[in-house]
Amino acid sequence: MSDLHAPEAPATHDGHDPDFPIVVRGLRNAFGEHVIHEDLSLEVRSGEILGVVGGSGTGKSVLMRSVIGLQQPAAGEIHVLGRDMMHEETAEDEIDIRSRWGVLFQGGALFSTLTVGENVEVPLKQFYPDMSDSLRQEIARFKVRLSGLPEEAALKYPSELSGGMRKRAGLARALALDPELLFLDEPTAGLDPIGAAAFDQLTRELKETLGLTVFLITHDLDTLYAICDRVAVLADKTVIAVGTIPELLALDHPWIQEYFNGPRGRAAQASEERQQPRREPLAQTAARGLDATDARIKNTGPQGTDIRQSGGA
Ligand SMILES: Nc1ncnc2c1ncn2[C@@H]1O[C@H](COP(=O)(O)OP(=O)(O)OP(=O)(O)O)[C@@H](O)[C@H]1O
Repeated sequence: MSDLHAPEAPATHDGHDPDFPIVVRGLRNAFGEHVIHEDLSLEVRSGEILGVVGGSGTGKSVLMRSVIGLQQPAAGEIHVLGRDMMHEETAEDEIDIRSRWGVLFQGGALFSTLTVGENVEVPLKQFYPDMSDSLRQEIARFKVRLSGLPEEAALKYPSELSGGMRKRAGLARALALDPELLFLDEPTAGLDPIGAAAFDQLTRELKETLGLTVFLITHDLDTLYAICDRVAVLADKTVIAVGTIPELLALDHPWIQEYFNGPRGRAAQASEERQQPRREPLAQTAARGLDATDARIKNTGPQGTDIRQSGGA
């Protein structure tokens, strides 16, 4: 195993660079004396699925909440789609930026007293109050189908759906406004392996067909192997490394090694390799992914592969 102690590379891209729709720099979050993040930096590339992993309580959800403005950080910079989230200007700007992302919270967070279709209509009503009822209902039905649910599911209440269907309903609502960014907080938690794999596949397909950039918090190693272009690892209050799984495996960090090279990590890798068409070795897949990404960001800076490992390694 090589020990890639790449120089610490804090986010280097301008918060207005369209190739990096999410740029976080020097983030600090604390609840009283309890410091969650200290000097955390992260960049998300346009069009990628970035998996965010870390032990329980390392602050993955708090990071996501900070990026989407639900958590006020103590310090740092957050740029989303070119907007400075820490110093948002007007209410109009805030509405505009919030309409450009969709969020699937843990558990789906659907309104239990509304049908699935009505749940999907909520953001449409909020952001487009003048839209006609019929158009809104039509869009909602379309998003329900897009999320892999039968159209009649739009008339059901969340309590009438299985866990997997509820996740899809939450996804339909997250897609209501045709977002550019999709935030998913543990989308496969609680699903059986077949349901989880189907949800992964759906995420990948939606990302490709809709051109989404996906920020995906997960504990699910199968998800990481199956659909994530890169993975960011949270530990020691910061992002200690970002890269493809083979790149992370090359890092000599105990948590990373235990996580990816432990029995569950090896099983997930073996499973993914079995399912790869023509049994393409994972390293080759990763290399292709990097080539593609490098091509896209070639002119944006010297840091093509963005593999890094910082303090605590
Ligand atoms: N509103 C809050 N008030 C106080 N502490 C909070 C609040 N929200 C989160 N925390 C604390 O911040 C820490 C990080 O929480 P967070 O939910 O981000 O962890 P996580 O990495 O997503 O964990 P898990 O993988 O278990 O979901 C935890 O110790 C949590 O108790």
